[in-house]
Amino acid sequence: MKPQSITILGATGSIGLSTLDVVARHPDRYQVYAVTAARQWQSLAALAITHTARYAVIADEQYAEELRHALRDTDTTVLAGEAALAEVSKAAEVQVVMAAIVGAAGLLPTLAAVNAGKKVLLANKEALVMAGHLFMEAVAASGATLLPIDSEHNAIFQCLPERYTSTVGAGVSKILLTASGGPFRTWEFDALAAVTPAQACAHPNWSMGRKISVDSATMMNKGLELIEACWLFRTTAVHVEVVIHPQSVIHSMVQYVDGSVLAQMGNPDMRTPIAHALAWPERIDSGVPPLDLIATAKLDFEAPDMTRFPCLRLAYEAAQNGAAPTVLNAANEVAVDAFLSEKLPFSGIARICEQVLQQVQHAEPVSIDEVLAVDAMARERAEHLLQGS
Ligand SMILES: NC(=O)C1=CN([C@@H]2O[C@H](COP(=O)(O)OP(=O)(O)OC[C@H]3O[C@@H](n4cnc5c(N)ncnc54)[C@H](OP(=O)(O)O)[C@@H]3O)[C@@H](O)[C@H]2O)C=CC1
Ligand SMILES: CC(=O)[C@@H](O)[C@H](O)COP(=O)(O)O
Ligand SMILES: [Mn+2]
Repeated sequence: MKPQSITILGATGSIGLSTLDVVARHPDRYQVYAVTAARQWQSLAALAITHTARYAVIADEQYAEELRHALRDTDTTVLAGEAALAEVSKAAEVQVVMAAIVGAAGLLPTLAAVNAGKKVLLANKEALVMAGHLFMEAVAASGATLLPIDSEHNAIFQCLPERYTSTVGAGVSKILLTASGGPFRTWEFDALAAVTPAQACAHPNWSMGRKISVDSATMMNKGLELIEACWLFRTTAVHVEVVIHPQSVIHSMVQYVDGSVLAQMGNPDMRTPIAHALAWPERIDSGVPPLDLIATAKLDFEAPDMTRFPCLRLAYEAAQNGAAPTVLNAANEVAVDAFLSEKLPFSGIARICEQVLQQVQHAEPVSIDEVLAVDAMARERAEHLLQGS
């Protein structure tokens, strides 16, 4: 069989690199069509050479010349700018697109892949959170195959019944979305005010990009994942229960009406969900060592504390509530950026999100242009509040 061609959006990031690791283990199955990045042109050039990519796309056009120079003696064609991200996502030669750009910047290139009916491996949860309804409508209209990469959603996908359509009538009573609790799980609320970006980015179990690491620390990640689960699995927030599980060995569970609970387990390494989605419905080696249950020894569970972690409460309130998910996502991106550049204390992230949600209220967007307009409005509000804080 001819290898499938894959475009990796966000190739220089944590998910991008894990994807390339799995892909390189199976040259008979996959070949790299395009790799993309925002600014890291040197890493992108190295990846394009190692994986003999046909295209290397740099979103920020100011680095295009350096990238072209670095790849001048290769067969890789360099493209630049946001529109080029969509071009390599929808190209006729491409069968699979890994959507691993961080944040709202991933929405349009991911939608380009969806609209072209590709097999889309979705890591970029923010795209689904900000435009859930329209995104899922586009999947249905184009016949794209959407497979979850987020470890929890990939686990839930693996635990759902084969003929699942929605939580209503499928024998499923609840989705149990596990959360590690992040680096500050046991910290007192008052101590959270002074935490540094380095402390927030030191996730106890996963090695990830900085934005998602901060989201895990505030538990906004779990909030975004709650909204992501509602769209992916056609359910509502009341059917999704967040369970703190500090070891991150169970990646999530599905509870059935007969009392059964199915769990997907494994070492905390994103190459497992990536390999699962790449090969689905088959299975391939991911390079992840087998789980050693004796060494793991303990699996603990506890309830989330929404007083110490108000971002989770905000997401429960925003889920499927008009434009609130779009507003929440945008405000969070601005606030996390400000925290990472030491312009906002850690506890300010939840405060900014809550204030923006109160100040920007809007009906659910009916077009992607409207999503982008609401996103821009929320960002402007968040920036304004930051200046006054
Ligand atoms: N890391 C993980 O384990 C998990 C991640 N996810 C999700 O996957 C996505 C990626 O996360 P992660 O890999 O950790 O993030 P990283 O920060 O490690 O990587 C982000 C990637 O996106 C690129 N990028 C950033 N901004 C833009 C932009 N404006 N336009 C185009 N490309 C851009 C970066 O390029 P450059 O290098 O040039 O900046 C980089 O390639 C996120 O949505 C995250 O929530 C979900 C589950 C687990
Ligand atoms: C690997 C992955 O999917 C992350 O979203 C991870 O789950 C973050 O962990 P917590 O948000 O549970 O701390
Ligand atoms: Mn996750």
